[in-house]
Amino acid sequence: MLELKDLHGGYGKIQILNGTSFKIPPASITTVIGPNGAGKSTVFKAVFGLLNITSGQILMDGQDVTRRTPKQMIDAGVTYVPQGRNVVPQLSVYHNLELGGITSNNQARVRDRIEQVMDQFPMLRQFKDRKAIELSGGQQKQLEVARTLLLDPKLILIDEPSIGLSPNLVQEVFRTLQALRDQGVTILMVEQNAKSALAMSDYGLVLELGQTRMHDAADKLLADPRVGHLFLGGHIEEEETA
Ligand SMILES: Nc1ncnc2c1ncn2[C@@H]1O[C@H](COP(=O)(O)OP(=O)(O)OP(=O)(O)O)[C@@H](O)[C@H]1O
Repeated sequence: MLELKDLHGGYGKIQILNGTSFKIPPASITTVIGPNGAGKSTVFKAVFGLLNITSGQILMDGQDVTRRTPKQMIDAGVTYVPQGRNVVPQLSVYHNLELGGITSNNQARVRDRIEQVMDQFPMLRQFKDRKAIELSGGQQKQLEVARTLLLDPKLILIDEPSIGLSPNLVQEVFRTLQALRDQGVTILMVEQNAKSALAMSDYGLVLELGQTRMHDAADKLLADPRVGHLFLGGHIEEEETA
């Protein structure tokens, strides 16, 4: 569904991606893990048209989408949920949902989708007139995910959804993502919370120094001692050369 082929790119002259390659199938959840600064968030920016790509290719369903703009990527069915809180705190839940569809040319469709999304997330309907800031952290993350659904994404890029959430709320957000996967949406996620993220994912991908070091079924990665080493702050390369 999404393929990166030997992607190089970075910020200005600083090269961060040094030949990132991977392929993810449709209707799956893939978690990207790796040390701080490995380039995980940068991969998302590259896919979403926010990075200076110097060489390599990004393919979606076999079509070349390298160097498209964010608007073009949204039109191609990609949405991006960045790290941190991205709701407008003083606006109501409903108004925050409306913002999700602001770029759409079909506002009637957006209004229908808001209703459908509120059916899917009854909590949002229950609290639709509350200010977003009055929701819990996990509920705000669900609002962000729900908001991206207004654009009917085929692929959701979600960066560290568990940050700042209690373990229960993390599980709630993960269940939401799994339900979307079951409906056919493809999810690529970056997570610091690697163990619990891999446990709910189909595939895992280890990124180091802007390159894919490992890519396998999530349960296989979880059981791999090299990944255990990574969880403790080590590097895959050290282990390989040790
Ligand atoms: N806007 C930017 N301008 C310049 N350099 C940047 C920018 N954003 C990130 N970087 C650099 O790119 C490198 C990779 O950053 P990135 O955020 O992709 O890492 P990451 O693997 O997601 O790390 P973390 O786990 O710490 O979030 C880092 O060295 C970082 O300093």
